[in-house]
Amino acid sequence: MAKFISDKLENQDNKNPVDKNHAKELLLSSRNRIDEIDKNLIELIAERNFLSKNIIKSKILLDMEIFDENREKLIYKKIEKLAIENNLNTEMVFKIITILIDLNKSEQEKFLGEM
Ligand SMILES: O=C(O)C(=O)C[C@]1(C(=O)O)C=C[C@@H](O)C=C1
Repeated sequence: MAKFISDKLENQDNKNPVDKNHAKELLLSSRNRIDEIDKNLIELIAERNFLSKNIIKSKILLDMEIFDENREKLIYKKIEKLAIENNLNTEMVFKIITILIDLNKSEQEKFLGEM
């Protein structure tokens, strides 16, 4: 049993097209799968973002700042481990996570401004 998704994908999905027709089919099916993945990613980003409302409401009651250095350090540590396990470029993945965290923080700021 493959331990990581990257190992599993390497065994199952690494196809070598043998002729032009096969190459065209493979390009099309890969692009279709990318479209599905992008849709899933957007839905997950929206869900992550939506949680900012619960977080800011809790932080107001708990008298906490929007920026939480320790939590962010922990997130980057976990993400680094996951990136390495999945053979992903850690620096690139960090950039994505930074954008997601910035998005969440700006949503929290927006909510605070509307109160
Ligand atoms: O966990 C929190 O306290 C959040 O506000 C969420 C979040 C994040 O996007 O993951 C955003 C800002 C904080 O600095 C840390 C983490």
